[in-house]
Amino acid sequence: MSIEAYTEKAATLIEALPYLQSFRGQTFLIKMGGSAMENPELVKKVMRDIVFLEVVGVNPVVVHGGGKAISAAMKEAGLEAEFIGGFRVTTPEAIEIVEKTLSDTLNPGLVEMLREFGGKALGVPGTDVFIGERIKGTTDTGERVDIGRVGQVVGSQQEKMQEALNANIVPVISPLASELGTGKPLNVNADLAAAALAKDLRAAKLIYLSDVPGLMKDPSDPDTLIPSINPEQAQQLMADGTISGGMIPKINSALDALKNGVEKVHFIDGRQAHSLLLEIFTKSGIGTEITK
Ligand SMILES: Nc1ncnc2c1ncn2[C@@H]1O[C@H](COP(=O)(O)OP(=O)(O)O)[C@@H](O)[C@H]1O
Ligand SMILES: CC(=O)N[C@@H](CCC(=O)OP(=O)(O)O)C(=O)O
Repeated sequence: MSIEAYTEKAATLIEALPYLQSFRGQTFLIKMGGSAMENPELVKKVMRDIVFLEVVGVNPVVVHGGGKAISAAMKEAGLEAEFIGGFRVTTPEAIEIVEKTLSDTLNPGLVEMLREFGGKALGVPGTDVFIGERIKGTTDTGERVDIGRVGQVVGSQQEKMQEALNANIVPVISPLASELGTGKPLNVNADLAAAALAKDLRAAKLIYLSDVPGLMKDPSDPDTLIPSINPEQAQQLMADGTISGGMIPKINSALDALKNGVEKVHFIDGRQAHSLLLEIFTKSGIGTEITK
């Protein structure tokens, strides 16, 4: 390798230095979307980046989704996936499949990958962390309807997580909650669960990893990526329909998190190798950031 190439490598590390210094000891809440969990080889790369974060002194906390895998498991069981207002209609049969897919497959898969790269990780069922209350769904016509065992987070129990964080162990949490009063499991949208925990932990960053480069003016055109916006601009993009579908709960929860102690929210492509490190440790970043 030429001396120029070596110098370039050193420059990359030096560019990261101020970030490494300022992020040491901070909590980053990383939401790993089900859309970015389809290809295990790509997921492994994200998990390696998370191990890197942990090694340089950041406290990463992972909340994962799994919408696509849950829908596939439901289909296999002969059930059709139905969503109302972005929430899965979760019948008694469906909650069993949701729990099984999250707890038996997706959560242990991520934990294993983190361990494979030398990271210390602990799988934590969301029911051990989140306290939830049942919510209704809102149809396109504005009608409020029963959507089964779906909840919103109303509180969190942090002992298990704090214990893990104190021991430099990365908690990997599934999007389930224990119903207040009954203790029964509730299905929670993972974007909302991640934001609720980011607020409770006063995380410095909330990072959404999904299957798009970031927030875009035209979701079908990566060249229209928006590198940075403020909450007012994000509201405007929701009002004019630029932001739709699965991006709506992310933006709403991002804005709520920013109002409640989280310093920055990032939207990045979980399928792009090292997008996490590039977003965090470079000046320009690679996805979209929302700052107050
Ligand atoms: N303005 C936008 N910019 C980027 N993505 C958008 C936008 N509006 C809607 N989306 C959609 O949001 C999706 C991500 O949400 P979702 O499918 O729920 O992912 P995840 O499983 O990661 O939570 C993208 O695949 C994209 O189709
Ligand atoms: C109530 C509700 O809709 N829960 C979600 C939980 C998983 C999730 O949110 O996964 P993604 O992040 O991959 O979308 C679901 O059942 O699909």
